[in-house]
Amino acid sequence: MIYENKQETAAEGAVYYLFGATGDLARRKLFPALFSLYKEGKLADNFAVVGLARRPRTNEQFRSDVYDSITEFCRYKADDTELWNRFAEHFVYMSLDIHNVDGFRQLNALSAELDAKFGIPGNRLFYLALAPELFGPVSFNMREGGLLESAGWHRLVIEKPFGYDLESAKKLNAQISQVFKEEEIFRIDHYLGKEMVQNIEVIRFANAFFEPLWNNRYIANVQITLSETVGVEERGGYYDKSGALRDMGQNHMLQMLTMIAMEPPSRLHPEDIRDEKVKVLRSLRGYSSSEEVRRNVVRGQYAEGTLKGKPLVGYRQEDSVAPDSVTETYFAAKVFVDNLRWAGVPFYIRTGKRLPVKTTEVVVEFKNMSENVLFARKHDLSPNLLVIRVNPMEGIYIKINAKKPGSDNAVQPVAMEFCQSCMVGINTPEAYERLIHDAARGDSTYFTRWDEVAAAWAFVDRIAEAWREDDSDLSFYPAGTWGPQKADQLLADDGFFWWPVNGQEEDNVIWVTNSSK
Ligand SMILES: NC(=O)C1=CN([C@@H]2O[C@H](COP(=O)(O)OP(=O)(O)OC[C@H]3O[C@@H](n4cnc5c(N)ncnc54)[C@H](OP(=O)(O)O)[C@@H]3O)[C@@H](O)[C@H]2O)C=CC1
Ligand SMILES: O=C1O[C@H](COP(=O)(O)O)[C@@H](O)[C@H](O)[C@H]1O
Repeated sequence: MIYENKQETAAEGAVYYLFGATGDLARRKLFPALFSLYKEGKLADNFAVVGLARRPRTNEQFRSDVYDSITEFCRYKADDTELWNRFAEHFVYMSLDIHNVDGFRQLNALSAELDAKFGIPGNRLFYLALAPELFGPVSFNMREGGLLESAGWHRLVIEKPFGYDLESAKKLNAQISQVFKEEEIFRIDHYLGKEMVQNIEVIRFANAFFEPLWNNRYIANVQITLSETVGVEERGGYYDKSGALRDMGQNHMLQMLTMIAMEPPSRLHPEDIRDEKVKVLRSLRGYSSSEEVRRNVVRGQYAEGTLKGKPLVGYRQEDSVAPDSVTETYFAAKVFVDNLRWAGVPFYIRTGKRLPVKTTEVVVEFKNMSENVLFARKHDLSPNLLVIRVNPMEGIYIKINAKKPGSDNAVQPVAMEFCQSCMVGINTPEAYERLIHDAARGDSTYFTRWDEVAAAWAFVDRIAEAWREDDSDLSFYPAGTWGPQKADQLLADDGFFWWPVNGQEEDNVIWVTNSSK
């Protein structure tokens, strides 16, 4: 959704402080995003990037790291030497331990030099690609070091996870709120930067086809799948304490659910949109007992298996994972949004690592027309579907029923497809490009506000609490399969099934069925 009256303009000149500049996120996502923005003219020429981490680096070494990252991960290549040199000139590195306040004073002095050199009006964007326990200390030291005294605006961009539960998130928020105002805090959920997630609002609110049907009268269920083929890889230290529920559920999955379920905002303004999203999060029906959690939420952990012929170890055999870990690498849940629009409509959400395909999809399954005397009783009608493909394929398709050519009146399901990522000339911006650009323009639409984060934790905490009491419901699924069978049962109990997602084996695709209620 485009913020009302907002132009796709270049961001105002600013110093970008990249804390964690030697880390994985900076290398894989942030440097490439900055280069793409620069190449597309979305960064004004008066900017500077200061890379910050403890490791020593010269400016030259740092620029060389940035170059390597762009070569490996950016959708544009840095093969135009003149452009690259102009871009690289804006990058400097300073070795800094975030606990050392004197280092921040030196950083402040460096910032004044950069302002003068590049004509930057004192604007400061602090990007914390750091472990969350450092967010509080780094914010205090920015203030102590004088970095917030410059003439322009000051914005803090922070990465997920925002806390471990509601209590820790509140503490974290209290710390950063002593230094920054809510409107200066940009909490990243990179799924909100994905083109097709942003497209959900347009598809819903700009089409006469959908909005009138977008309620419990016509929709049977909604399915949200975020499946990954990757395992935990080298992130075991973090992931083993987090698990799928906190890593993907509390943030990306619930954020996508809010985009599907929210009421139309009164204006396309960040606060109006976020007001509607938080209402959805507050309407999530909390599970009232541990028993109810077990009935509605399935968790699993991948065991040894094979994916595309490649043998894979189980989660417990991964480096930096406890050999008796009960951390879930998969979860599926049945969720209800208790409001007038959605009463009685189940939202099934699932995510997992080491599943057969990498895909993010939303399937909206419409109710069958029970009063349809012409076709429903004579033919095995398939429900209409609207499928929003988020990644890696981007697009939408609609499944409708049509006459089978050559038959008397036989009905068959057919798909109408719009594949955005197949269109020649479309080079979709990466989520991080969009989000850095938005933060630099002060647009917080696609960042999570504190009340959203808190409401999401409140919902997730109930599940985590039940899981802590007893882990006997943890199932093990072979790597390369679709997770625990109990997740299928979750839908089967309601007369539904998971619709095959993009890339799933053709053999499994069930097109003509009437197993839905
Ligand atoms: N990697 C990813 O794909 C994603 C990461 N995130 C989040 O982003 C954040 C960063 O993740 P990631 O890049 O993977 O982590 P890494 O462990 O790869 O990087 C951490 C960075 O922090 C720096 N650092 C650590 N301690 C200090 C300190 N005391 N003072 C200054 N710098 C310090 C390290 O540099 P040095 O050792 O040189 O000091 C390093 O640059 C985390 O919150 C993570 O959850 C979120 C989504 C995806
Ligand atoms: O935030 C995270 O997201 C990635 C998946 O992101 P995607 O854009 O590749 O779909 C996930 O692998 C990671 O565990 C999680 O921290």
